[in-house]
Amino acid sequence: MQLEAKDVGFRYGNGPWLFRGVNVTVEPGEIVGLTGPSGCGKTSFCKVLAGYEKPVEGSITVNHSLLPKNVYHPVQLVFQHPEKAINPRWKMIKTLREGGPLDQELLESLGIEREWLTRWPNELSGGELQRFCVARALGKGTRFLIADEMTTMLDAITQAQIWHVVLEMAKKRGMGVLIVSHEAKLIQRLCHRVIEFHPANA
Ligand SMILES: Nc1ncnc2c1ncn2[C@@H]1O[C@H](COP(=O)(O)OP(=O)(O)OP(=O)(O)O)[C@@H](O)[C@H]1O
Repeated sequence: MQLEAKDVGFRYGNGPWLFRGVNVTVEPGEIVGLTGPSGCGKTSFCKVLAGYEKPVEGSITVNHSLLPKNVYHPVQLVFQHPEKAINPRWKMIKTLREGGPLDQELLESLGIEREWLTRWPNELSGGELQRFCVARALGKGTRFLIADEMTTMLDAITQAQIWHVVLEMAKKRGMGVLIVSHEAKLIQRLCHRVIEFHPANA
């Protein structure tokens, strides 16, 4: 099962092209880095990959098929800011269940405490919330994880804990991972290969 972006171009409405002709593949179990200057469209590309936005040109396929609608999306995205990715009116357990049945082992490995499940999002720190977003994204149906500056706001120990869990899962399940980060050292340490994202010349 391969994730493939083929000749993908994207712009918001009638605005300028952010990128065109982008070709990226991620194989099962592969860890790929994506870097590029600020504002060149990396986050927008991640949204296209994960189905939040439709490509204006080209296609995104998983296993050579277009991505399904109204089913669990096999490409899951974790953003930099967890508070933008969760419903403030839902208790944490409900947010977590969006990813499927709870996986106690996964919650423990991410350091999520039982007592946090019944809290509201505004009763948790940013780092605690991000652990929930990672846990939700690692539901059983996830085949590819897109990590967009996923651990940028976390301390070094929490970063290491989260990446350990993600990389173990990538190995165990054959989950492909795309890591978007400005941290060259992180990318070098974790990725099998790195793609430089160039601004559109359109
Ligand atoms: N919903 C939107 N509507 C219109 N323009 C947008 C929208 N979201 C982002 N943009 C614009 O698209 C451009 C690319 O933004 P994007 O967040 O994809 O870049 P990025 O490479 O991820 O940046 P950074 O590295 O700073 O996070 C920016 O100029 C931004 O202002």
